[in-house]
Amino acid sequence: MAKKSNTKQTTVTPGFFTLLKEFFTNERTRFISGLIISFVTVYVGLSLISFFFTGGIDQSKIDNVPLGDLVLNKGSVSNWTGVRGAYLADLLMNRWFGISSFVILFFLGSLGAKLMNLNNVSLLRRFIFSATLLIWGSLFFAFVFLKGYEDTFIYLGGQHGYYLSEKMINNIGVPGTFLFILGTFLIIAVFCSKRTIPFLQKLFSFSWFRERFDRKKTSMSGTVEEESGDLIAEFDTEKELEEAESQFENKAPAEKTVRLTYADAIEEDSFEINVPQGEEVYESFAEPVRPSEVVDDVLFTIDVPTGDDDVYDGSSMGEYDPKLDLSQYRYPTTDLLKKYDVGDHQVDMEEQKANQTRIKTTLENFGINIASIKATVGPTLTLYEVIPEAGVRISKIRNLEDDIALSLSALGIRIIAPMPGKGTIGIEVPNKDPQIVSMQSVIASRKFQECKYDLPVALGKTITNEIYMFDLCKMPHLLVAGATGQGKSVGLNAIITSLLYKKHPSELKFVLVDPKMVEFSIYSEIERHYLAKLPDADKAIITDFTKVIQTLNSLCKEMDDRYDLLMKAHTRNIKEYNEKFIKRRLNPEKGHKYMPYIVVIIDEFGDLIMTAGKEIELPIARIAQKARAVGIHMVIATQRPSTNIITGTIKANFPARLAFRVSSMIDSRTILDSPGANQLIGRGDLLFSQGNDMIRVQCAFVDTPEVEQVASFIGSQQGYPTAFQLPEYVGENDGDKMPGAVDLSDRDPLFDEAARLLVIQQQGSTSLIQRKFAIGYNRAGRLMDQLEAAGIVGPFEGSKARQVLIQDEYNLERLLNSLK
Ligand SMILES: Nc1ncnc2c1ncn2[C@@H]1O[C@H](COP(=O)(O)OP(=O)(O)OP(=O)(O)O)[C@@H](O)[C@H]1O
Repeated sequence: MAKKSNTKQTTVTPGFFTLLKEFFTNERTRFISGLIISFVTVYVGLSLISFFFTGGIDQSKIDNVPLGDLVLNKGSVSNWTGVRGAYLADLLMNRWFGISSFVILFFLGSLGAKLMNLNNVSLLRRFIFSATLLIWGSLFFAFVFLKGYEDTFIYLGGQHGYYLSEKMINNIGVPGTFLFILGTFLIIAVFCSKRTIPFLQKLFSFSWFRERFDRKKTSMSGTVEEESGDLIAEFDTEKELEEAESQFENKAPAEKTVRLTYADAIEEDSFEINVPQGEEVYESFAEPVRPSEVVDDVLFTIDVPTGDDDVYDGSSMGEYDPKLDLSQYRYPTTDLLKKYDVGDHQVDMEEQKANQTRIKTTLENFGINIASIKATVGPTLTLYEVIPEAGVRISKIRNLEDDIALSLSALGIRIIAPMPGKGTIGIEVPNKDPQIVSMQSVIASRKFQECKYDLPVALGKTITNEIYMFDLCKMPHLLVAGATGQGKSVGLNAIITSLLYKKHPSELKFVLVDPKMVEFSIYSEIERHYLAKLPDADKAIITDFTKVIQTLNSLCKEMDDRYDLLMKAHTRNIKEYNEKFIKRRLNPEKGHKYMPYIVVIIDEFGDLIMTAGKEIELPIARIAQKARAVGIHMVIATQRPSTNIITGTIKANFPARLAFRVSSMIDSRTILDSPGANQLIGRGDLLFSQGNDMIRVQCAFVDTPEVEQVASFIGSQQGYPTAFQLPEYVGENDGDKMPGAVDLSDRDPLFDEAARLLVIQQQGSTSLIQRKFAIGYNRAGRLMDQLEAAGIVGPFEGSKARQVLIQDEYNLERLLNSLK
């Protein structure tokens, strides 16, 4: 029998250094420090500016006087910032770095702003940049203003600069120092801007000079030819032409060219002069013309079309920051959540011993002898791991489940025989005094805070008191089921809350469907931050059936649109796409945009299926099958886990299942494909299955007032002007205002896409449109009528497909443009 030492849990009081670290990382401390640094920066700035006007007068009072004496003498200096300011300005300007001391202010300003969360710059980079510029600037100014600096009250390079510059001149002479300063300047510029290298390459290759020269040459002959063209256009008769020629000869210096052009002109009736204008050619082509390509005065250029997305490179603008619009956004803090933990949770040794004895005697009564028994005490359950003596059949123990439950007089006993990965048999027994696992303890845990998942969900704690987390991105969709009152709503709130604590509003949007109308109403406050809705919807939280259907179809459209963008960007999933977009490798003018993850949460999904059937099931299945790569994830919850609700299609597409307590083993099988959920103890006790593994977790508890606090913390901050707009969805029965009449000004949103599809496939088939866009027959038929009215397809031909009247995409695009 395993001996258990008295495992009194102790609470660890945070040490001095932890408190100190907490103090300095605390947002308030950072803000106040930032504010102080900003004010100091302004003060130093004023002192430096004042120095230009008052430095001369103050010089005699400050020079060689210790600061202490100066302070006693206060009031006698003219600097606007008093004795200390005058002293500081003198120190920075004259004794240290001269005029480039202003760079220090630039760094201090950046530091202050960063601490106050006003910008997000890299301080290390700013520091290296500022320090380099400070030293270089001081040397530069000292070198430039070297002569007679001692006679002025202001040393523009500071003593540091003058010392350095004199030393360098002694060693490498004036030209050497000049080259050093220029060289270091260019190196700094190369590090600061990506355009420096191409600029320098152009400069050093003297191509600018040749270009100018060539342009000048071209424009000279251009002017001449242009003038000749005009003249010829104006004077038709030969006589007039002769007159013109004589006029022209007087004007034109480049005789030979002109005469040739003239001869050509007279021979051909219609005369056109194409004058290549140097500058225009240079600008309108992606690549400048290299001198080697100018052969015999014929300008030969290669046009590289920039239409392909791959070619776009906006990296010179720096990285795109999706959080910039809400750069001031503050993530919710953990103090908004309640601490339920009672502190030092004491293991009830008596209970443990009694349970062990009972398990042992019950098993012995049935002829099963035990070699050892070990207990692991979780927040709500204790796991007893039993090793039976050799020769005992496992199925025998499994069959005794009810008898052991009876002898322990406890509900919710679950026997795991054998424990996967361990050579033991597990018996889970609920504790008499279950602990609440607070959302606060889970969110504040290091594991959650440091986790790098894309969509992290902190579900609760396992039997071994470990935080259990998963990445919703990897699931990729989740089915939640459980009888009423067993903790489903709390579970959904825990999922939403975890995501709110980790994701910025620009990175995540929720679509919340709440037929009960009460569960998600608390989230209405975060509509402009985190919610997505249809363009014409009043509220983002969807409570009525028709809107659910529209929203799901709209999500299908969003999914298709995202796939299109992914395809154009040659990326495989949303992560790669967003990375490419952030690096500005995708052109926003071509429709590319940063894609937030979309998490669709549907509560009481059973009610929806019962009411709307396939209309709901099909879009859900479509999204579940395809949407993972484009960052759309679904969590659907039901309290009726029957087969007509959790259908085969739904089950096949939701590999991750979360089961709270259900009333029967059949329900448990419907959700998890195995029994177990019927033996849970309720109040957030759940089984989480991800394909083959199954784990028992105590769901974190988050109460409505806590969620309200988090929502109002977010809601009180600046948000986007509106909720995230989902694409417009035209329903199957919408839009049929006048049967038979086709109004091309009111085209279906899929019109252009459908036209392209038919022209590419050269097949005028309604069912092709239906299949490709997953729309009903009515809508596809209406689209076909519109395509016919626009002259893209021919008339209806019975069972045969319609004829496609446009042969290629080029003509189609022209037609589509003309319809706009
Ligand atoms: N994780 C948990 N820890 C402790 N208690 C919990 C937990 N989850 C739920 N409970 C308790 O169970 C009650 C019911 O939970 P909840 O409202 O989530 O049930 P439900 O399954 O959503 O019910 P319904 O389907 O009727 O809405 C809560 O009020 C709370 O007292």
